Order: sequence, then C-alpha cells, then structure tokens
Amino acid sequence: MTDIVITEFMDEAAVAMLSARYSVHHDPDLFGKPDELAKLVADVPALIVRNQTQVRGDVLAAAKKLKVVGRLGVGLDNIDMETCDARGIKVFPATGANSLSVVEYVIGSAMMLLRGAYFANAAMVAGEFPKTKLIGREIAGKRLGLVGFGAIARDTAAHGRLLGMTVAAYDPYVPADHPAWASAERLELDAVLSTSDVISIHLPLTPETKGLIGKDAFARMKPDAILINAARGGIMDEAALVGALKAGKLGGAAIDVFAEEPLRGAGKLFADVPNLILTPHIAGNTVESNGRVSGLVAERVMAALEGRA
Ligand SMILES: O=C(O)[C@H](O)COP(=O)(O)O
Repeated sequence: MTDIVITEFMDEAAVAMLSARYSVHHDPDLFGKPDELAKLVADVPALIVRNQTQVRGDVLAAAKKLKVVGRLGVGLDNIDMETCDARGIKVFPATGANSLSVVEYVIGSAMMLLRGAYFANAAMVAGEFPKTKLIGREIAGKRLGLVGFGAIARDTAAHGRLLGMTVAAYDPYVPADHPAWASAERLELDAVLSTSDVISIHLPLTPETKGLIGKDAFARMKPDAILINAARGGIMDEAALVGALKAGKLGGAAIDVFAEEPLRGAGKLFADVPNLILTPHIAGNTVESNGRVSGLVAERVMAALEGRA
C-alpha cells in the first residue's frame, strides 16, 4: 500500500529519505492527470504537491484517509484549505525555504531591465554595435516599491537596501508599529505605485487582491518604472500590462506568474511586447531552494505521519 503520493518534481535526496521509511509513489507529471491522481490517493495518508496540483474537488473527496498535505512552496491557492481544515487534514507549506530564490529573481530582473543592455543579440549578430542605444540605469539610488510586505518582500527590501535602493511598501495587514517598517517607508498603494522605480508584487491571490494591479494602477506608475510579478497571476491585469509596455508608459516588466498557467492561447497577447521578460513560474525554483524546500517538507510530512507534528 502506498503511504505518500508526490505529484510534481521534488529533490531526489528528499524522495530517497522518504522512500527509506515509506512506500512512495513519485510521478512528477501526475499533477496533469487528475483522474489517475484521484485513484492513487484513495488510501494514502500523505500527499506532496507543488502549485500545479489542484488539491480540491474530486481529488480531496477521493482521498478519504488523507492526514497531511506537504506543499513544496509557499502559496496555498491550489489547495482547498477550508475542506482540509474541516477534515483535520494538516497542510505544511515550505515557509521561508524558497525565499532567497525569489529575492534573487526580483533583484536580478530589476537590474537587467534597468540596465536594458541584454536584448541586443540579434542586432549584434547582424553587425550592429549599438553602444549609445544601450546606456541603461544603475539600481543604486532607485526606489523599490513593494506591494505586500510579508517575509519575502522584507528579504527583498533588505537586498535592495544593500544595493543602495530606498524602499517603500504597501501592506494594510502589517500594523504601523510593526518593527518591519524600520526597513521600508509605509505608504498607501497609490503612493508606492507613483513614486517607485522598481515595483515588485508580493501578495497572495485572494478575492481582495484579484485584479488589484489594473489599468488605473499602470496609469499611476512612472513611465520608466520596472514592474515585477513573481507572486501570483490574476493579481495583475495582463492586457493592461501589455498596453502600458506597448505604449511606452512602463519601462519594463518581468512576469513569472500568469492568470492561466501554461499560457496556451493567452500567450499570443505577449508576442513582440518590448522590454518584457517572461518566465514559467520559476522565481522560487533553483537547485538550492529545491533542496531546502524538499528537505523541509519531507521532514514535516514524516513528523505528521509519525504523530510528532
Ligand atoms: O508558492 C510558491 O512558493 C511559489 O509560487 C513556488 O511554488 P512552486 O515551487 O510550487 O512552483
């Protein structure tokens, strides 16, 4: 009988650690086969997922003996938390374990887009040498605006400050007297959007945040601002982003998360849009973070199965 079903990629050492003590079924593509998943989970006490597996509906209903869900990441929007709570199923995210990878993605993208020097391969191969066209900007002295000021945003703030940035943030859920505000100016959303050179979104996707960064928000941004979304698709209006970039009303954007993943038909929207970096929801995924996330979740799932958590 299987004890643990793993539906997406997980660090091999962590899978080996689990397999030494439990019967493990690991299929990194199982997230795309919900009918097979529903059959496989019927008797298992533990399920380990990333963000592509929908832990809800038929899958949860079929998983009658489920005790614990290990989440190889932080966001919980792919898990029906209400049903898990009601059924006493423990859900363990890998809080903190992929933070550094996200921070490096945000800072790296910001530097690349501010500098604007890395989109010239085709011209250079064709014999051009566009030296004066590629005079970009430094990150030092720029203002970093964080929309959401949780743990990953605070780490991003710390890295930005080390690079000489000033930092402002919007987060109505972090009280004004919270010590975290020592590292960022506390502003309303409009003020963060209108005064920042680099805007980075760090919010969960909820009914309240859905569509928060829409046409009005883009209209408030500086025309040379850089926008980074490595949080969740759906928070930012993709058509509004494309409109702003095409109209030259935004300096650039790095987008890692999308309303629909993979993009399928929606991908056409982004074709030939200038100063845009698209990545497939990998801001939190590096060799190092995969090791940390997988090790942490494996430990927590084993602890839950053994009555230690
Ligand atoms: O929620 C998260 O932590 C990130 O979106 C990364 O999730 P993933 O590792 O499941 O892709």
